Amino acid sequence: MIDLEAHRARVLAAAAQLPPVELPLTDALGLVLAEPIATRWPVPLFDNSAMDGYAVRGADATEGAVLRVVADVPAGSADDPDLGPGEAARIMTGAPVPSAADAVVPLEATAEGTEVRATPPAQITVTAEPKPGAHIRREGEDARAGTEVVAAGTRLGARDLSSIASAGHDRVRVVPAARVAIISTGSELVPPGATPQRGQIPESNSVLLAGCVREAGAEVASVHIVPDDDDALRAVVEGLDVDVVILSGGASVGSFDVVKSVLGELPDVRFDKVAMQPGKPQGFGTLPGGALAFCLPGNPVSVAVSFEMFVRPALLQLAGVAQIDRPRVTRRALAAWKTPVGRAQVLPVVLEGNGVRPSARGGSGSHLVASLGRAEAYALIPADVERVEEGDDVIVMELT
Ligand SMILES: Nc1nc2c(c(=O)[nH]1)N[C@H]1C(S)=C(S)[C@@H](COP(=O)(O)OP(=O)(O)OC[C@H]3O[C@@H](n4cnc5c(N)ncnc54)[C@H](O)[C@@H]3O)O[C@H]1N2
Ligand code: MOO
Repeated sequence: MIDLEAHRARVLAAAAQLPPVELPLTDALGLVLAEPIATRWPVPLFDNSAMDGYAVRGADATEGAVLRVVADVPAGSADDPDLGPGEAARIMTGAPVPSAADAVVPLEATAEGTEVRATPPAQITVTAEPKPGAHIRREGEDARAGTEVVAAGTRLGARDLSSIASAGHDRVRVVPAARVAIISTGSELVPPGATPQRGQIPESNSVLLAGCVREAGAEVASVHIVPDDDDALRAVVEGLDVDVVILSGGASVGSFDVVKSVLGELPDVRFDKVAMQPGKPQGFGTLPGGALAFCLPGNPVSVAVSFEMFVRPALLQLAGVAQIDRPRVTRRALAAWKTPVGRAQVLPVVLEGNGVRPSARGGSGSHLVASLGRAEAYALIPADVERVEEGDDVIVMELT
């Protein structure tokens, strides 16, 4: 038996970040930026109006002043009309402020008000004097030209993409998402909607894994359901062109454990007993083409837990994400439960206030798939603990 941390360390040592690629900005959501982005120009690009109103020379725009409207500057206009004493230009939000103006009087601060007009009035009466610079958004006040707006290593969210677009870039260098193949093995498996005959069960691991892979930001390249037949599995594995393969089932010591028999032949794949529950039988290694192969035990809760402890951190590391672990917090156990001696337990739990309780009534069985959907977190119980008592503090990894 090896311990959970040793297996995890072996996995992470093999999961090197994928080489960066250049992608259109619109395809980069959720990916990690490989090089910093600097703005090509100041943001805002030019002094512009924050309000629909009138650009004025502040000295003229005292309360009650009547100003002649000599120009009209909508957003997108390249005009820079000259303003003489007593003159104003109608201006819309986002339009460049004329060089001669030093304040904007909003429509609401004129006697003419907010009535919609196709053309500006000939003159306006100012009802509230603007402060110097009022309602002018200054060139470069958010970022000067050349300033870094998004740092390398950032996992790009929608707001980052908008900063990059405004900085004048439509392509970015990012670490691509890992492409993942999912293989479920087992002659007992039938499609989820089919009515199982005696001995058969609905296939759920590929559904679970595809969801977990996508939730981790990686790409599901293909899904294969393979019977317990060495040649069939070998043919599927040899036909893959992906970064990661996740297999489930057939990893133990049974007579039909195809994954162990087919991948166990490979020089760089190793099968271990890991001191954890669930998830004891684990295979991991590199396929001849370079893809990482995870051979997870078939029980659905074992698959979920193994994904969380080994596959997810590896997928995040491949994708260049710095923070590969979920936050861990201490919570109170609201019930007692047994834990296996000498194996770290990863128990699906539900959250209740500041406490947790096992999500399955049956406790920690790796086959308790119906209640897996209720789990909101995993309680991580060290190998030397034999029993969790009600009221004990436990370390919890929240899944949301
Ligand atoms: N003699 C021993 N038997 C077992 C040991 C052991 O140490 N000695 N370990 C047990 C543990 S722990 C686990 S975990 C399982 C792992 O077995 P396998 O990886 O070989 O998985 P299977 O036998 O193929 O399946 C186990 C279980 O899960 C169901 N299953 C499999 N695939 C799916 C799927 N895609 N969707 C839904 N359910 C699936 C399968 O029907 C079995 O019930 O071995 C123990 N045995
Ligand atoms: O390790 Mo198995 O996953 O206990 O059920």
